[in-house]
Amino acid sequence: MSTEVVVILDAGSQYGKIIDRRVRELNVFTQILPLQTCASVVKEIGCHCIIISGGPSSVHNGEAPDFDPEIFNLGIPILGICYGMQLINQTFGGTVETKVFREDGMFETELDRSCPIFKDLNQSRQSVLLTHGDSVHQVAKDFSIVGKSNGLVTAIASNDKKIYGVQFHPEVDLTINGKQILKTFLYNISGLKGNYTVTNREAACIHKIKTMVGKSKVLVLVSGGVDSTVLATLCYKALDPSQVVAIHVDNGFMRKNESQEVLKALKLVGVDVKLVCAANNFYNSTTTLHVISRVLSQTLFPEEKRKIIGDTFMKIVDYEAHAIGLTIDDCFLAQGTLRPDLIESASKLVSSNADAIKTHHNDTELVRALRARGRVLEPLQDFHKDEVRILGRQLGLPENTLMRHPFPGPGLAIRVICAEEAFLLGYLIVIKLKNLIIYRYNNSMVSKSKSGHRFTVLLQKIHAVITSEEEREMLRKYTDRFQMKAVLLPIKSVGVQGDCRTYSYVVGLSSAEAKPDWETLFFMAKTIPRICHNVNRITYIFGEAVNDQIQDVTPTILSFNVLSTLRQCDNIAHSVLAQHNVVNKISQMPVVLIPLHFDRDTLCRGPSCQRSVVLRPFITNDFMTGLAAQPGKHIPEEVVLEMAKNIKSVPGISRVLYDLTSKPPGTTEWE
Ligand SMILES: Nc1ncnc2c1ncn2[C@@H]1O[C@H](COP(=O)(O)OP(=O)(O)OP(=O)(O)O)[C@@H](O)[C@H]1O
Ligand SMILES: O=c1[nH]c(=O)c2[nH+]cn([C@@H]3O[C@H](COP(=O)(O)O)[C@@H](O)[C@H]3O)c2[nH]1
Ligand SMILES: NC(=O)CC[C@H](N)C(=O)O
Ligand SMILES: [Mg+2]
Repeated sequence: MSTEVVVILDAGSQYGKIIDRRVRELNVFTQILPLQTCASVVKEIGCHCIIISGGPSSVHNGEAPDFDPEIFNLGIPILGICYGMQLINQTFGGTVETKVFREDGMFETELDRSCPIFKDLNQSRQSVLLTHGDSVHQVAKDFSIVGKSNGLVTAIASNDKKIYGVQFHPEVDLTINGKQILKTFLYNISGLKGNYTVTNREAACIHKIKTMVGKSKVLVLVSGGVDSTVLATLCYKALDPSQVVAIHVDNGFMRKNESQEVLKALKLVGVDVKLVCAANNFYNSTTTLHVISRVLSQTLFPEEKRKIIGDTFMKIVDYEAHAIGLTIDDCFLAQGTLRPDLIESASKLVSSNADAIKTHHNDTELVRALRARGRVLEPLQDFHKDEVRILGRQLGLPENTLMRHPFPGPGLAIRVICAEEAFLLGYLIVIKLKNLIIYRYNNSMVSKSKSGHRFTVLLQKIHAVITSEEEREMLRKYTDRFQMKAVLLPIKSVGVQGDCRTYSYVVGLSSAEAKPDWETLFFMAKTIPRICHNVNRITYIFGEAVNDQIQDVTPTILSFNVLSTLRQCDNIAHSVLAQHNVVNKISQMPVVLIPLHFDRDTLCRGPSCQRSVVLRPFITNDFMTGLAAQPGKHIPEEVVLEMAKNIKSVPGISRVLYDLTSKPPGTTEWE
């Protein structure tokens, strides 16, 4: 029987590889091709159906990637996801518009189960991941609406043409029954049988290492995390041990006692590592962006930090190669690079249309140049984190290594929000927030409102977003039951919305009430970014209500005292997790230092000299999407309160905050 093939046309989605994974897990072979691929090429492959991915572009403006409309005349079933659905609707004569609000996160939608693609679902109401700013406005002729949420079209279908579109992302974990929808599309609609088995990925990795390295030496960069530990173990398995030179770099941004613990753990799994102490190299390093950058320890911006760190790793490797009498051209560099590292860096290795969300240190221009010269070995580049753990288990690595929380290569350097001045351009957002929260959103307020026209206009803006009576009732209920204040924090964070990078506003919610109402806070964390588009992060500020808008920041760079303060807070937080044995209940917990000094007397205008700490416990499988851990649901509330209390006692810490943001619209890290 010939291998069945699904072609995935990649419009630059963050989740293109996840579509690939889901289809292969459903025993169907895949080929990911650029959206621009000609229909004749697709036809030549003999594919049985097509999936068009999401993407960062807008179908209705000039920068959208080209595509060949002939793909719609191949007579094979097609499923369009998000951008893919918008493209289908527009191609068949419908319209797509950028709406007044965004949806980024998990939402409920009603799906028509009489439609063949939804017929295997257990119920019509489904929790799905939506992340878009454009929506179907006029549905194309010959298509029917088969899904709706908040007044928006979430699915369209032409049963005759066997062409379907979904605004949500069935490929990701945050769409609860997404895999069922894909299975129905593959088996029932496209008539596939599922004759593909996922090849033995360990054997494929071993083969790749042997073929590339031959008898040369390979410098394996090991961080102590699961990816590079699995990589090192594979190298030892594939090669003669004398060929393998494992290097762990202490870049000066490690957690407390990190490098010592890493060397001990690696030795236990048979990886003999050379420790390179390179803190000063990193602190004083620069790189060439458009101009020579500042030295790293003075750098403010996330992308600059990342690029300097990535390039410095490469310079260290080059030095270490020379130290053993080699040049980078007669040995190989091995990294535990994963798919998320590459897609978020918009590497052309994995997508021709993706937006750069953040440059991962192991995929900078310098790394790409070495890769282009064939000097970089990355056998895990098609893996996601959970798949690496499965392979690591097969290799017999201990659970504590496999389940170790990821720690990013740039380390604490991307967990200090550096700043010299406040970022405060968003007064309109503040007004919307006040309208939404401080005036206790409530229709009855409109009739009694003393604010008159302005208040009514803003309330209309909210009603343009919160369209269903059910949702308005929920908003009334939540804003009535927990009195909140909202301030715009004068800093920015990196997020991902509609497959695009965002670097924008953070909101701080607080309350005079003694106990945080987490259900209300998490509801607001989902609602606020829908109304205030350029808010990509929502936090809760422990302690007294914060009534005053902070207008300044504590000047912050990657100085020794800043790093040691963060290192101490990070250690306190993770020690509490360990003491309560809840480390494995969450996937990762970035602890972030922000340059904000709360609780200063506005009259005497005391200088901003303290900083605050954000706790970001996160739940995910593949780190492409995920949820903030909810206290009392994913993590005991008393553990969170204990972390906040213990960190608050660290000298120089003004407040402790809790990150309530899912991915999207936020990302796991703040930078
Ligand atoms: N301190 C370090 N020393 C040597 N190599 C490193 C270091 N930090 C990162 N790397 C390299 O960069 C790659 C990506 O870094 P990353 O922080 O993701 O670590 P990891 O090994 O992938 O594990 P994890 O993601 O679970 O922390 C690693 O696989 C490793 O090859
Ligand atoms: O090796 C790395 N180099 C990097 O530059 C980097 N940036 C983020 N991360 C880790 O990647 C995962 C996803 O993080 P984000 O949701 O913030 O993109 C999370 O596990 C992050 O900790 C990095 N790992
Ligand atoms: N996730 C996506 O495919 C987003 C599609 C488009 N960029 C939008 O924002 O609507
Ligand atoms: Mg990694």
